Amino acid sequence: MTASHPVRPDASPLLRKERFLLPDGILYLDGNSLGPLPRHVPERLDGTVREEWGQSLIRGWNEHGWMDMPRRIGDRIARLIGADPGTVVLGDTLSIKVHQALSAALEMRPERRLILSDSGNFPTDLYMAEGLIAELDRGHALRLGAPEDVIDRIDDSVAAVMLTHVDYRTGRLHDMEAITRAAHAAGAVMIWDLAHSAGALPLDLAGLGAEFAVGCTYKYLNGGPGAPAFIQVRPDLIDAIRPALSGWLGHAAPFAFEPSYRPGEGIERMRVGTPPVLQMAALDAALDLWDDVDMDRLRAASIRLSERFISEVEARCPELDLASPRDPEARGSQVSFRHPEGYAMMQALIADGVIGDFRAPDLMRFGFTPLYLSEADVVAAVDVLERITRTRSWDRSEFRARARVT
Ligand SMILES: Cc1ncc(COP(=O)(O)O)c(C=O)c1O
Ligand SMILES: Nc1c(O)cccc1C(=O)C[C@H](N)C(=O)O
Repeated sequence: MTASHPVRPDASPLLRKERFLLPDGILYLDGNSLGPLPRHVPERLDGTVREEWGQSLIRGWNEHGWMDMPRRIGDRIARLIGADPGTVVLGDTLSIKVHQALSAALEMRPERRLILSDSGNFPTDLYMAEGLIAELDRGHALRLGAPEDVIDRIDDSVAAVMLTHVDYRTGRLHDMEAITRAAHAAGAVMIWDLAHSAGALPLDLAGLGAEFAVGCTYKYLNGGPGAPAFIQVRPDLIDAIRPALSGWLGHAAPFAFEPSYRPGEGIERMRVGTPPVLQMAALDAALDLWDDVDMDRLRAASIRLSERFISEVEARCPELDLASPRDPEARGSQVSFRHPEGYAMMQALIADGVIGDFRAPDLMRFGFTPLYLSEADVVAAVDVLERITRTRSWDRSEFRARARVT
């Protein structure tokens, strides 16, 4: 697409749009929710299906290293989140990984009863906490603060602080270092959900010292719908924690088929059951795109894109209000604008080939992903947004009808 407003030439070595299979005529600003398909993934997946599964059958577990995928791919993710090798394992959904981290955290602080989170956290994290509290039935409680003052609510009654680093609605960033320090000073365990951070900005989990981090791989990392989640555990704790979800593949000797559980050595103990080999294969292939990505440069490019987006939208669509922090250092890799008719506007945008998404009650959300979005794309997306808002083409019953789930 061509943009109507001047743009710098896209010389970014990070930009590799040709390596994605993006539909023609689409500007994709929703890679913060579901990353697009890397071009080489279908062929790799086809090989896994036809050659590995088709030909090797059950032998595939040994011949193709299927059983090691959760740990091996975990090491690839570790590099991207600044964690040590051997501290990350893949599997299950992020909701399950939240449960694992939280249950281990509560067991580490048996004398305390409070889980602290914030009211902007993604619902599943809060629901999983509620479910665990009910399951334990030992008088735990979930305390929610406003995102801005969660740090002031940390005290020595808190067992675990559980937060999502980048707010899924506004993109607001928590100060990871300050909050982790405060949690530790109060004797609490720190859990970070990196759903909107992994592949979006540089992280230094090894330096941070938080006990647990969890995240998903279907957003910025392009692992595909339903791609497995990850959990990272601080190295000194890995062999000390007790996995509450004590599945056989987290056992010390799964193929000894012992009648009683013994936790595996190392991060393997955070595995639960059979790895989803096809999803793992898709993710493994997708991660090839990340091998040479410098996360600091990625962050700089993401800020350039999102700053350009904000200044274009504010100049050309004055009826939209910025709902994300204005300071780029206080934002993740997404930007939200507020409008009472944001839902209909987003449907009109999507109908015109610009895909973002909507979060109730009034947020239009856009993700910035420098591997396949250029500054020209961002300006072209605003061209469409400007036309839609100027002509009020969104003001139609088909766009107002709330039929979509994402
Ligand atoms: C912060 C956060 N946690 C968890 C999830 C979802 O977890 P799951 O992969 O289990 O659906 C999402 C998004 O879906 C999210 O944004
Ligand atoms: N995980 C999702 C899904 O299975 C279907 C639709 C959307 C999602 C999402 O990832 C939502 C996302 N976490 C959000 O930030 O809103």
